[in-house]
Amino acid sequence: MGAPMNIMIIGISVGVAVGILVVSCAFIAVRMYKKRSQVQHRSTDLGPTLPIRANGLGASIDSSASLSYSEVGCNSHLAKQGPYWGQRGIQNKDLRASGIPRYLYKDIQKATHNFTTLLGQGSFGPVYKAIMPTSEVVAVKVLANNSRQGEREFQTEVLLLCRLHHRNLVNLLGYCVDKGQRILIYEFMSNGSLENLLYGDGPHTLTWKERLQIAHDVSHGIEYLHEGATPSVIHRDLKSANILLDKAMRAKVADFGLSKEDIYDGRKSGLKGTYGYMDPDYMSTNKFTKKSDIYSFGIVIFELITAINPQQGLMEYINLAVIGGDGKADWEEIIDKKLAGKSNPQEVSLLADIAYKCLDKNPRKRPSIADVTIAISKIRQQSFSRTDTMASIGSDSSRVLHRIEHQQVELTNITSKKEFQISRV
Ligand SMILES: Nc1ncnc2c1ncn2[C@@H]1O[C@H](COP(=O)(O)OP(=O)(O)OP(=O)(O)O)[C@@H](O)[C@H]1O
Repeated sequence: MGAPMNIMIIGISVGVAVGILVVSCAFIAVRMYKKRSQVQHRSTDLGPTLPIRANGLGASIDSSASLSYSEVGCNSHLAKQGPYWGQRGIQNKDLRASGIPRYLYKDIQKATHNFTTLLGQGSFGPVYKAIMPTSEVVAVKVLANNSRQGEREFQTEVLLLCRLHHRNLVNLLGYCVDKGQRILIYEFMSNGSLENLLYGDGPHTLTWKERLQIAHDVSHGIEYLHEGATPSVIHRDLKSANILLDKAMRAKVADFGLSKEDIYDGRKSGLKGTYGYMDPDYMSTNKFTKKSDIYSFGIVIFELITAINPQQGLMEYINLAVIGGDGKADWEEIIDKKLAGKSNPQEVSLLADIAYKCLDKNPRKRPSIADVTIAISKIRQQSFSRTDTMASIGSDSSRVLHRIEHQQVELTNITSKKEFQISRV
């Protein structure tokens, strides 16, 4: 009798304990839920908390500037704030939300020594070097006032760039809409464009390793545009002039997000892009896809290998190398003379094979940018580790030589000591 009674008492106690536990858990959960919804409610009252990118340039930011959502809106939730739009406080929030500082015209004027530091002239207008009050050097692109599509391009670019950030893209640091001018402020790329490095008369000859690194960097930049950004971005004008190099010779893709005039071969065509880089499939169908960018990238890789300008018969040379080879393309035939004897033929051949796949007439047969990146990474890794091995072999052998030299010196010392002792005896 005692034992069943005990079991019953234990059962009841356990039941009560479990009940209390369940009720307490439910109570705590309800309280937490209430608290959380209160916090959420409060934070919506205060407006969304948004990351604010530091200005860093030191020039005055035009905080009173009014940007309507239709002008610059990088966060979709801003659209929901429609009724508040146009109020002064919200405009500041929007500026912060876009993350891009806005500058006054007088700041840019001062930083460019009254626009006297011209770097070059693009189809959108002149580009100047500017030194901001913090001593930071930047590039300032002033959109031409007579540019028919200037306003639209400006809006497109600011809108796009404020959400695109990658180490292999030329990042936008700020902008200016003031005194009837539209200006974009970019990070400064001190080694200029790949086009200039390949075809200009500067003293620097790109080494094979630098070219591999550039192909690798550009591939990463495009991969971010095609597969990292949401929604994805098609560049539409990839070319060596739009690949810029920083002081460490690292490459970044520039001029993405721009809508260009429909000029082809000097004539108006309804096509966007640059002669020599344009996907033939796009030219016949008028349909631009990511694979059209892949085609242009294939051309850029061949420029790196051959230093032949696509506007001066590069494609003919490529075809000759394909026909000339015995079943396999003879890329050595068209390699840049400056690389002769200074590059690994196997690596050149592997890179050219990838580039050639990018030029396939059928866009569906072209690789995706992710595949291109993987393939280039493998060649680069192989090339860089080979150099490391050579360097370590070099340093090992110099260490051995040094040790031999040291031992010889020791031996000479011992011998001369012995000779001295013998002569004394
Ligand atoms: N961020 C930058 N840093 C340094 N130089 C730059 C920068 N952006 C552009 N440049 C230089 O300014 C010049 C004009 O550049 P821009 O991008 O306007 O035109 P482009 O690419 O040469 O031609 P297009 O507009 O027809 O594509 C080029 O010589 C380029 O090297």
